[in-house]
This record gives sequence, C-alpha cells and structure tokens, in this order.
Amino acid sequence: MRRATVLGAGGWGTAFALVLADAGCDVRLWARRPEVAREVAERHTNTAYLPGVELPAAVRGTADAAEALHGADLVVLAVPAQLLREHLHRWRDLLPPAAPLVNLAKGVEVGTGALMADVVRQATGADPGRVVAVSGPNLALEVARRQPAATVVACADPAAGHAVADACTSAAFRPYLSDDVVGVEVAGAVKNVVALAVGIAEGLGLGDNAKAAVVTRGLAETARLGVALGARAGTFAGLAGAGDLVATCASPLSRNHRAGLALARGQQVADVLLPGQVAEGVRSAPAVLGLARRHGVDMPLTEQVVDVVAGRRDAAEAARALFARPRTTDWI
Ligand SMILES: NC(=O)c1ccc[n+]([C@@H]2O[C@H](COP(=O)([O-])OP(=O)(O)OC[C@H]3O[C@@H](n4cnc5c(N)ncnc54)[C@H](O)[C@@H]3O)[C@@H](O)[C@H]2O)c1
Ligand SMILES: O=P(O)(O)OC[C@H](O)CO
Repeated sequence: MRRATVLGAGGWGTAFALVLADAGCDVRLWARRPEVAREVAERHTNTAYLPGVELPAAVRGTADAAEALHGADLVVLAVPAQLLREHLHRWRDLLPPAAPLVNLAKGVEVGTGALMADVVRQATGADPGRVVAVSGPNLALEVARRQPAATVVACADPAAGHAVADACTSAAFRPYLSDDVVGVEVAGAVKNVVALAVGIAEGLGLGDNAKAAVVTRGLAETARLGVALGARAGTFAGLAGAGDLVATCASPLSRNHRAGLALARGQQVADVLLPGQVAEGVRSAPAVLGLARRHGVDMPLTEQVVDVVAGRRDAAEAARALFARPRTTDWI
C-alpha cells in the first residue's frame, strides 16, 4: 500500500484523498484548521466542503504538516493557486526528497504570471520530472460521491506520470496520461475565466447560443495562449481543455460559473461561495491577461472578464463590446 499525503482539505483536496484511498493508498489529509482535521480524523467527514460524504477509514486527518508528510511516497498539493508558493516555502524542508509533487490547483500566480508547476519547481527546487499536474472535468462533490470521472495526469517524466495515475485509479476515477504539463495547466487555469464569462452570459439571460459561443471562443483563446507558451494545440481538445470547460460551464456546482452569475446580477462573488471557498478565475483572470499580453496573444473574452470583475465595466456593456469587435477567423 502506497503512502500518500494530501495538503489542503478543501473540496477537491478531500475528494482526491477519497480517490487515493479507494485506489488502495494509505492517505494523510492535512487541514489548515484543526477543527477540520479533527472532523476528518474522528468522524470521517468534511461537512463544510463535502456535505453528505463519508470518507474511507484510510483517510486520516491531521493539522500537523510534519506528521502528514513523514514517509510519504506521493505528495498532493491542494491549496488555492495564490497560496501555493507561500505554503511550499513553509513545507519545503518536510517534503520527502523523491516523492512526486502533484499539483491540483487551477490558476496563474498573480505578480509572476507563473503556472503552478513552475511555482512548485521554483519553491521546492524539484526536478521537472517530479512535478505532476492533475486536471480535468472533476467537480469535487461528484467525484466524492463516486460518480464516474476522467482526468489528465501530466508529467514530463512518463514513469512519474504512470506512478501517480496508478495511485489514483479507482472504479469511478480514470486518469489519462500526458506529457504536456504547460497545456494541461493553461487549460485548467483559463477554463475558470471562461466559466466566469459563461456565468455572466447566463446571468444576462443571453441564451444557449451565446453560451456556446463563449465556450468555443474561450477555448480558442485558451489554446492560443497555450500554444504561445509551448503547449500542444491538441491538449485543448482533450479532457483538460474541452472536457473541463463542458463540466464547469454546464454545472451549478462550479464556483466560477456561480461567481459569473453573481457578477451579472450585481451581487458580490462572496455571496455565492461558502466561507473559505475559492473561485480561482476571479484572482487568476488578470494574471492570465498579463501573461497573454507579454506573449502578444489576443484574449478578448478574458479582457472583458477582467474589467467586469474589477468593476470597471458592467456585464451588459462587456457583452456588447465583444459583439462589436472586428470580424475574425474561426479557430484558433
Ligand atoms: N472543488 C473542485 O471541484 C475542484 C476541482 C478541480 C480542481 N480544483 C482546484 O483545486 C484547488 C483547491 O480547491 P478546493 O476546491 O479544494 O478548495 P475549496 O474552495 O473547497 O476550499 C478552499 C481551500 O483553501 C483553504 N484556504 C482558504 N483560505 C486560506 C488561507 N488564507 N490560507 C490557507 N488556506 C486557505 C481552505 O482551508 C480550503 O482548504 C483550486 O485551485 C481549485 O481550482 C477544485
Ligand atoms: O468549482 P470550480 O469552478 O472551481 O470548478 C471545479 C473544477 O475545476 C471542475 O473541473
């Protein structure tokens, strides 16, 4: 039995811990708040993030990072994107030297424009072959309820990718492998921005044709950015690209989708999230746009989302501005 440590006990960290346990791993789940760690350890639940879900006995909760990381064969990072670097600095000396470091966060770092795998490498000094990204259409509550889901495990080193995929393959969770870490991470980060745009379109009552246009043009600008950063275009047609967009943009479970709806209705994003929950697109959107501008990539949807989130432009005006753009070519 492999020993896995999940650092971060929000919705996805906890659901992924359940998947690892179902796949036969012995799992330590680190929670920042001692009361969450205690609830996981004593009652096998994390009701704040995954109501109605019972965790397997093989998932053990702790608020002590040293205890969580001792002897780990696999380390899963499940903290929000903007908090990843500072947490890794804190944990650096506790990380087992050879264990793969698996990032679950979907975002771009504000200030540096770094993708999460770069943050992991920079903050830990880990070799790129040890850094793994897991991303796909994986709404945490569905995964925790063991509703079937597929994902992408991306790593520059196929052996590390296979080891991580083995550790998280269960009857209801099916990983696909990739070596396109940049593509998988760009797809995951930008889909949150596109989901905000879809939520905004829905909140404005624009209809399904408009939402389909936002999803498709959103995917086109995601792929443009990814390719400029060295990703393969095909990655964006896969689970981490089109797959995750379909799930996130269609589901009321998506926090980014709900946040977009709130913005269109003039509500605050915080009004539609649970305390401590994150809608990563809100913080990452300006970082995505900054990255795109540095690489000369046009991202008109992201540009409008950034302005709406910042309160510089109202949602209806943003939709009109997109329709008033000069005609362009379909894909990509
Ligand atoms: N929830 C999903 O369905 C899902 C699926 C795939 C990927 N993800 C990604 O996984 C990452 C983690 O999301 P999640 O859904 O597990 O989180 P969540 O939104 O359910 O909870 C937020 C997490 O951040 C922690 N947190 C909040 N403020 C903090 C602070 N100041 N310092 C330290 N920790 C703090 C909370 O304790 C909690 O663990 C995100 O990047 C998200 O995009 C989420
Ligand atoms: O709830 P969201 O919007 O963060 O989306 C969750 C996952 O990323 C879906 O794959």
